[in-house]
Amino acid sequence: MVPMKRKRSLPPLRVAVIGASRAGLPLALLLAERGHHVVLVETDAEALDTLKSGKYPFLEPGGPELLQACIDKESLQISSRLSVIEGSDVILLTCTTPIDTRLIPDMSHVDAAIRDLKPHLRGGETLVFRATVFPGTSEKIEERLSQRSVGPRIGVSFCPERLAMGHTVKELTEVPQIISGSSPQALSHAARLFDPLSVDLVELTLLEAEVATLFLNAWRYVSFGTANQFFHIAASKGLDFDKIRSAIVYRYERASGFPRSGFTAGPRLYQDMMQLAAYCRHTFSLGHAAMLVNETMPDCLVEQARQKLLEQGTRGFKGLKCGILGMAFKPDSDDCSDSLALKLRDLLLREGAEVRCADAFVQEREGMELVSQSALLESSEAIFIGCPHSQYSSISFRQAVFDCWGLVREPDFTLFQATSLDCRALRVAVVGGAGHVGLPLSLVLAERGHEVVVVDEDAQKLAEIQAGRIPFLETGGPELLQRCLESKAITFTSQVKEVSSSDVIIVTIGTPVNEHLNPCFSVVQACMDELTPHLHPGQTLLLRSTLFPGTSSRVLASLPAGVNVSFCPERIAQGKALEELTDLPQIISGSNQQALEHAKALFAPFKVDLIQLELQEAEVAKLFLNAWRYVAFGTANQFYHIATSKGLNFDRLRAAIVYRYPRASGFPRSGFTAGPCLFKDTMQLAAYCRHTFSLGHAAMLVNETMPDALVEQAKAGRPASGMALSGVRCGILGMAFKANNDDWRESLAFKLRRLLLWEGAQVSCSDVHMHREEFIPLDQLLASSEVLFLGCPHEEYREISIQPHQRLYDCWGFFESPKLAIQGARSDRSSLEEESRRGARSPIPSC
Ligand SMILES: NC(=O)c1ccc[n+]([C@@H]2O[C@H](COP(=O)([O-])OP(=O)(O)OC[C@H]3O[C@@H](n4cnc5c(N)ncnc54)[C@H](O)[C@@H]3O)[C@@H](O)[C@H]2O)c1
Ligand SMILES: O=c1ccn([C@@H]2O[C@H](COP(=O)(O)OP(=O)(O)O[C@H]3O[C@H](CO)[C@@H](O)[C@H](O)[C@H]3O)[C@@H](O)[C@H]2O)c(=O)[nH]1
Repeated sequence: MVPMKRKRSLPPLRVAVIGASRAGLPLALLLAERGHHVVLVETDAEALDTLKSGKYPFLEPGGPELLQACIDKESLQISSRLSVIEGSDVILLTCTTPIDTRLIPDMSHVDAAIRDLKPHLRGGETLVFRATVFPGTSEKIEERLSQRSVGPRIGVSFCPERLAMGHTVKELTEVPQIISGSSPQALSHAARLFDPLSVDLVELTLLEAEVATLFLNAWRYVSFGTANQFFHIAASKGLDFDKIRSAIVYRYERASGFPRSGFTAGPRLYQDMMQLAAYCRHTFSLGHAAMLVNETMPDCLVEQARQKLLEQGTRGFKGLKCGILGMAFKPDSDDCSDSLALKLRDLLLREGAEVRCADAFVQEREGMELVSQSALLESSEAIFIGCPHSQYSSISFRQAVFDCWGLVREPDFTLFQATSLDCRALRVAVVGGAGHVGLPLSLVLAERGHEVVVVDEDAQKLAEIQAGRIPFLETGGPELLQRCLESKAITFTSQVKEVSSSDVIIVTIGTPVNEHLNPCFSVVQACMDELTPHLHPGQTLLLRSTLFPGTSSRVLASLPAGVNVSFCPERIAQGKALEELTDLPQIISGSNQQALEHAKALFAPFKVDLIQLELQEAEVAKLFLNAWRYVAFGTANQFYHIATSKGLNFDRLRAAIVYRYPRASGFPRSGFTAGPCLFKDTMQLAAYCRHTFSLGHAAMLVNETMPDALVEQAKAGRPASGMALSGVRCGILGMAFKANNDDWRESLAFKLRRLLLWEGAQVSCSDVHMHREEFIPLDQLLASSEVLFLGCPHEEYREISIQPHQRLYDCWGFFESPKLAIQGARSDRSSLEEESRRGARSPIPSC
């Protein structure tokens, strides 16, 4: 990132804001308050009168005070005549390009606005678009306006609004502003426009700014869709999604953006996702899959209700008095545009129910008759939560409630705080203890006072470990192993019978899916068959491998009476076990009290909080967590495809989106999404819901075909068509499944190698952490390859230099510096420069 020197105290501009919209009004007021000469044009007479009387027309904290201040100081001119814009430097428009019913972007709003403005444009001014538009719109408008024969050129700028309604006034002075412009003057107008807000300005091109905004909203839409699909899955299995979600996110940073379920609606997300879909000619499969989930949430609630009514033997919907509580599209808002509560109402009416709606925030209007909350609660036989305004959380309902938001909560999980747990030493056997999960766990258990025996069928690996070598990269692992070996706190065996003297037997064996993407229960069964003869009552079998839901109960049923079962999923990131095991809260579950007591005693010395769930809830929680990450990475990968196909650099857009914007802090990078967990766990979840997990499947097709996309890019970059890579010397840099790791399992770099070989290329591979006979050293690979592919972005590759005749294909955005221009507004300029340096990457040209 390149920080640009920021001029301060720029002279005020003459600004015209068209329309007192939710986005336009607060900005107009704030800019007027802070020194620009602002005129607000509102052609609707009623809206104009409301404003002039000092009434802020929306529910927006801080809005009314701001309006009053502008009226008192006469700092804002309000008019119904468009002619007042004449002579403005900047004209701000908040009209959008919605999607019509055939999924085609509807330009009529923008066209009409330009038509109305045109007679009043003098030349030299800049039109600033603030609401999302179909990519290319800004450029089109500029072209159209430049056809004028007289006067200086009119500039166009796109500066997207990224504020959360209900926080707009506050966020206007906090959230960095993305700016763009059709000319240096348009860009300078945009920068001057936002100058009084004292926020950092991130500069993109017009098209980049348009696409980045769609990426941001489409990513949120897919993420919410994933939570909604989990809600469906949980509900169909009689589980409480909200409870499972709160267990997942409790003090677990990797899941900090894991969303709630609910009605995903409103004027922005659906429209923006569809604009992006239309932009890439409807190849945005994850967006479409999310749409089908999000838009059918009301159907899901109605079906739930129907089921319940059937179970209760009641008469069904006909004549049933149904109440919808909350009609806004999001909590504590008065906006019900595109709210799914309206769709819910229509569905219930169609079923023959008598429907009443209540929402104290929303204004009654034609087609939206409202009753009071108390009348609704009194008269309804069934309540549907249309929007969970916070004031509803204290209501105790006397009738059946249907709620997909988690407003009506079941009792939460039980939490055992680290400080409340008593430590007592246990005898512990870890089956699969030489593996990636088993070994670090065994070492930490031993170091923290338990008596540990590592049981593993791989005698060679055991010998290696006993000789003081960890068979894989694990930060801090070799040192800890040495300490454990020296203190004799741990023993090793390949004899399963050794488990018989343990209090707790932990199972950490691999649990793969087969070639039909179904879980192989036989692997677990085989292990149980081996263990069973050596188990006795009072012992707890603690399952730690990721399991197909229901496996723990199935195992319990197959064990001798008196043996307990516990399931405590492992949630570490590979390679970071030692740091994370004593940092992350543990999810625990047990078939009875003794199993739970064993789990508590086992983890007590780790000094972390314990979250108690039921067996199946814990199994599902682990799958939800990994599947959500898998879909999120798939979304970034699909954006990478879209950006690349349009000649845009995804990583640059991503950098602009996440720059000091907390709502996008979890926005992932693109890359090869692989490894032994994410793909497999997503497929286990899909199998669990009989392959109705459409978002998981869509993500799988995107993630698994990243190597294909790279090969196609490389072929397109060659002169010949057909077997364009035949005989070409290709080198793959990095073969592990993730950076700074030596694990090759399910790595997509190997798939890339196969594809290149199929194309007839001569393929060499290299990896700084993985040593295999067929791999060649890095310098040899760099010297001999005509075409290079980044298979895995190990840190060591930062410094390498690529020759001008070599082509490099990098879908991780590792080698490309985002080269963003940021105009800092903060006083802490040095920290901005430091941030920019950290963001910068070695300037190696890539394709
Ligand atoms: N790798 C991770 O970071 C990670 C993180 C969380 C969860 N998980 C889950 O943990 C489980 C284990 O994954 P892993 O990466 O440690 O696998 P792994 O292959 O590294 O380890 C499994 C170990 O079990 C041993 N083993 C297999 N069957 C056995 C048997 N019947 N008796 C004795 N030993 C046996 C193997 O020899 C191997 O050493 C999987 O379910 C995985 O999804 C893995
Ligand atoms: O923005 C990103 C970050 C990562 N990846 C890729 O995604 C894969 C998985 O990465 P990550 O989740 O960081 O590593 P894992 O060690 O596989 O950990 C996952 O799988 C473990 C095993 O179940 C869980 O315990 C962890 O919570 C879960 O993050 C790797 O190929 C990464 O290169 C991306 O594509 N985009």
